Amino acid sequence: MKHKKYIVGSFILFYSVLYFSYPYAASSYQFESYLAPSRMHWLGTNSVGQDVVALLIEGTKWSLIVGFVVATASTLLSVVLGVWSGYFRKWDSLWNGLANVLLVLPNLLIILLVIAFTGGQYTMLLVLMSVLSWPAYMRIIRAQVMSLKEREFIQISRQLGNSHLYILTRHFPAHLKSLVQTKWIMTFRYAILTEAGLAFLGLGDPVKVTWGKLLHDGFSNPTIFLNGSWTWLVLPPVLLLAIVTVYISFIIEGKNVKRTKSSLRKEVHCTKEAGLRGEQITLHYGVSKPIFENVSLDVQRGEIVSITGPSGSGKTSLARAMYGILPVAYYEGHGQMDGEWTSHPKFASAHYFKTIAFMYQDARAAFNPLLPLRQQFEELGVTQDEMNEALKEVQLYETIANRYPHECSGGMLSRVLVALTFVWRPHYVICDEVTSALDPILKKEIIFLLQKKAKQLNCGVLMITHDHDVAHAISDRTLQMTKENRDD
Ligand SMILES: Nc1ncnc2c1ncn2[C@@H]1O[C@H](COP(=O)(O)OP(=O)(O)OP(=O)(O)O)[C@@H](O)[C@H]1O
Repeated sequence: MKHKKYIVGSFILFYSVLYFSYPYAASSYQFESYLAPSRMHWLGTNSVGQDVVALLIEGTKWSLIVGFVVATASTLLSVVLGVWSGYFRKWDSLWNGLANVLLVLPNLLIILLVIAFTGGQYTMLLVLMSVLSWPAYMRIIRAQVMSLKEREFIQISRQLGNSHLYILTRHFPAHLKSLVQTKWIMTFRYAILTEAGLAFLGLGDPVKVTWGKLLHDGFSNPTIFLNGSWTWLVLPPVLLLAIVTVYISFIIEGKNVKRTKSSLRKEVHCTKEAGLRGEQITLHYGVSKPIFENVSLDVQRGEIVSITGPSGSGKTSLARAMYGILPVAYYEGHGQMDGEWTSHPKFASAHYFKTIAFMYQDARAAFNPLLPLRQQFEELGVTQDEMNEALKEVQLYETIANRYPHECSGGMLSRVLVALTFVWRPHYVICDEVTSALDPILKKEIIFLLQKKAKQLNCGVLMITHDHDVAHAISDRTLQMTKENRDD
């Protein structure tokens, strides 16, 4: 991210120096036509004797203003209307309906129609593009706000008597930030390219110099290809357009590229040892003082290993690192399963649920509340017979699969989660405090089920638990984590 700031900063600095110190103005026609690049005119002159660098300076200004103004206005409209519709639900059908209408209307046709009547004025174009480009992201933001509004932390904030303004400014921005950033960047690119396209076709504002207008002027005289002046009249605006729009694409893709690179870091040293292993794991979460250092452990098939320890000692993080779902930037060392690095990008699709599974603490949160349980099995590719068999093994009737999660008790859901976790007969299972929210009878039942399953399938189980009794009762080995490195 830092180098992106340097590139943008250097561009702004270079542009500002040129803007304020370049000796010629774009409006001056005092030179000879088609002068070749020289020390006096770095990129020569055009057909009417204007300095090309001066034109590019002016063109860059107006082209970037198009991008900046349209992106900002359109993003503001998307956010304000999206939040208004999604949070307050006031005039929702009006804004939503308007968005739907604008989404189906062909934007370019409307712009062309308006230009035909108004003559392609620069400000008119800014308004038009802003007004036509908000609907898609407004609907995405609206959906995100509607879902956030139902989350527990928002409900609690409301119950505490906080005002809507407080909730909207305190709780929502962090959740909407990446959407808003992407919307701004995408619209910036759309606006610059649309304006350039229109100006290139001669439909832009005739008195505003933009990159598109420079291209239009350059191409309007075919002799530029005979006298070679296309190299300084056409190439520079094309390059500027290409650099800015391609660079913006890199900004959008940047995060993914970074994640892939850091994931691949773990592929290099493979020891090919059997078992589910954590090797020399140091957890630091990007801060200098590690939460724990150089922890190694292994779980072999058929054994149950428990990790106990005080809250905050890093049990869950260790388990997540071993499973390969903790970002590798947060720890040193490796998670490994039968010789394969669990943090490798292809590990998840090859092994999750099939060879190794992770059972989460809260069964209710592990299921999608809007899908019946049957569909959540089907998502894994489980057949009807396999699902029925798995449910039978945890003493549940097949018909429970037709229910939604909210139609089941906590105990039922915990059993369904056991059924789902073991449905593909994995070789290893990591259970993260799976009994902590259960009453003693249910706890015993689930522990018994896990033990039975592990034995039946010769499965290695790594059990994270606060409960020493449970750990000692079912485990072949118990590891105790301490909290000596923590301040809290
Ligand atoms: N995403 C994160 N960024 C920074 N620090 C984190 C993050 N997640 C956890 N931590 C810190 O790492 C430490 C270990 O957390 P972890 O959840 O692994 O502990 P735990 O032993 O499983 O705790 P508990 O038993 O309460 O679930 C905690 O001090 C926590 O503050």
